[in-house]
Amino acid sequence: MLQSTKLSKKYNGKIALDHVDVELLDGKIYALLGPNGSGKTTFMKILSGLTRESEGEVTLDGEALSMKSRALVAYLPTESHAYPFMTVGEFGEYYKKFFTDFQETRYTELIRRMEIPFKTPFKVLSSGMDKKVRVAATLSRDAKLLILDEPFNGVDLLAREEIVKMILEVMAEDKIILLSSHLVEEVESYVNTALFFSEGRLIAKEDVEELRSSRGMALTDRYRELFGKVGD
Ligand SMILES: Nc1ncnc2c1ncn2[C@@H]1O[C@H](COP(=O)(O)OP(=O)(O)OP(=O)(O)O)[C@@H](O)[C@H]1O
Repeated sequence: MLQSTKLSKKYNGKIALDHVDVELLDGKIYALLGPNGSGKTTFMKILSGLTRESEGEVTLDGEALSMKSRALVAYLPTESHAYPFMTVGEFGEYYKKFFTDFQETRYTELIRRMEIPFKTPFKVLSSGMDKKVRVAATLSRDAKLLILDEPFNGVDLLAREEIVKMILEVMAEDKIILLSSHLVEEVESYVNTALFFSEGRLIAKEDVEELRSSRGMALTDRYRELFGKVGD
C-alpha cells in the first residue's frame, strides 16, 4: 500500500500540491484526473523521487520512500526520456543496466508486437511510437508501483488500445498502477479508482464501479459535476 500524508509542494512559493492525503491499495489501477496545472505530474514526480516534497510524507508498504523503496517505482515521464541517437534495442540495454527488475524478455515481446525494428533510432520514431516504446520499457520493470504520466497523449486510438492491453497484462495483485490522462472517457473501462485533482488538492476519490452502481454516473459525468465543463 502507498500512503501519502499531507503531501505538499511549493515551487518558488507557489503551491503546486496542497496537503494530499491518499491511500493506494495493491492490485488496483488508479487514474489521476483533473485540468491542466492541477498537480498530477507534481504528485507523480514526488512518488517517483524526481521532485522533493515541501511538506508531508509518502510511505510504501509502511516504509518512508527512500532510495531503496524508489527502486520499487517505475516512472514514465510525459516527455521522451530516450536519447535521440539510441536505438529501441539499446534502450532495452540501458534499462537492463539501470534496473535490476527489468524483464528483458517482456520488453522484447512487447516491442515485437508493435512491429518496430530494434535497430530503429528514437530520432526517427513518431512521437506516438516513441511513447509506445517507452511505455513498454516502463512496464517491463517488475516494480511494485508503476507510474505512467499521460501514457496516451499523442497516441492514436489503436496504439492506445495496445497500451491498455499492456497495462492489464502486467497488472498483478501486489502491484499498484497510477496513470494520468485527459481521456476521461477512455479510462473508465479499466481503472478501479479515479483521483480528481484541482489546484493541487485531491478533491474527490471515486471507485468507478461504485460510482456507476450507486449514482449511475460515468467518470465523465463526475468530471463535469466537479469541474463544470466537458473534459479539458
Ligand atoms: N518545475 C516547476 N517550476 C515551477 N512551477 C511548476 C513546475 N512544475 C509545475 N509547476 C506548477 O505547478 C502546478 C501544477 O503543475 P503540474 O505539472 O503538476 O500539473 P498537471 O496537473 O500535471 O498539469 P497537466 O495536465 O497540464 O500536465 C502548475 O501551476 C505548474 O505551473
